[in-house]
Amino acid sequence: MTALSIRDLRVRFGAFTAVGGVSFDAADDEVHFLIGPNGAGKTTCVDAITGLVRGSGSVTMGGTELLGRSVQATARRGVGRTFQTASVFEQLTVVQNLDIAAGLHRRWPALLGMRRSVEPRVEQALRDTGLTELQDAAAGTLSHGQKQWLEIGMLLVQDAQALMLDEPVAGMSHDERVATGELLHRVKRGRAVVVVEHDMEFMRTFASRVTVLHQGQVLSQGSVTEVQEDPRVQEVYLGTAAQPEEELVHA
Ligand SMILES: Nc1ncnc2c1ncn2[C@@H]1O[C@H](COP(=O)(O)OP(=O)(O)OP(=O)(O)O)[C@@H](O)[C@H]1O
Repeated sequence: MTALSIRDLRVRFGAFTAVGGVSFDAADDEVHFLIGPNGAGKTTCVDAITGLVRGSGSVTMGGTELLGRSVQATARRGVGRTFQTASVFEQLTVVQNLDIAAGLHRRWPALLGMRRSVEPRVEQALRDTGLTELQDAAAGTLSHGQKQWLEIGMLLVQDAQALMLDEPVAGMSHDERVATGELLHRVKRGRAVVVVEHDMEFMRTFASRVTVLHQGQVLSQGSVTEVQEDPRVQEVYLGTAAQPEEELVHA
């Protein structure tokens, strides 16, 4: 089922068109990658979808128009977003971060002391993100990768139906990348997951579908194999269509 439908999305910064009519569908149960060279308009698309910048066109989820709403209103409609730098409360524990994201406004003495019980949705998010063992650790002591997973968990407890993740594996170790890919495939059940990413090996391993942007336009869309074999994609990444597809993986 199509969760998020983007049609003719356009974003201008003054006279400059950063996104010039982008359309794609992000379906439930899929990890949809948005790739493209620097400046292609990937982050601007996500910014427009999540209400951070003004765009024209249409972004619908479950038939409801999202474009024109504030960041908060878009989030309330179920579109969650992470940034490259995780924004967790470093002094609080993992479970306290999740409690706050879930809107479980515990009184501060309780929040600062030991928790009494864990809400089912918080427990589920701990399981999905693999952070159960670390639930009482201060978020500030987590690795870069674990902080990203906590941030994804914070979207899960908010019941986000579409997750927009901006370069989630940047700066991660190989093992953390693999764990993140597996995490995305766990959390995609019943949700659309959209990933902006430069890491081609990560994309190739974990993408259900791929949209390639170039200069604010959709250059190619399809499965990993389809976009890798598309000569226009090879041209943009390699400057020539004559290179073997395998090189795209290492671009
Ligand atoms: N606030 C802004 N004002 C003016 N131009 C902007 C603004 N934000 C982005 N741009 C420009 O819009 C274009 C698209 O930028 P965007 O960050 O969306 O690309 P991207 O594909 O995410 O690139 P990268 O992979 O390097 O992050 C770029 O040319 C960028 O310089």
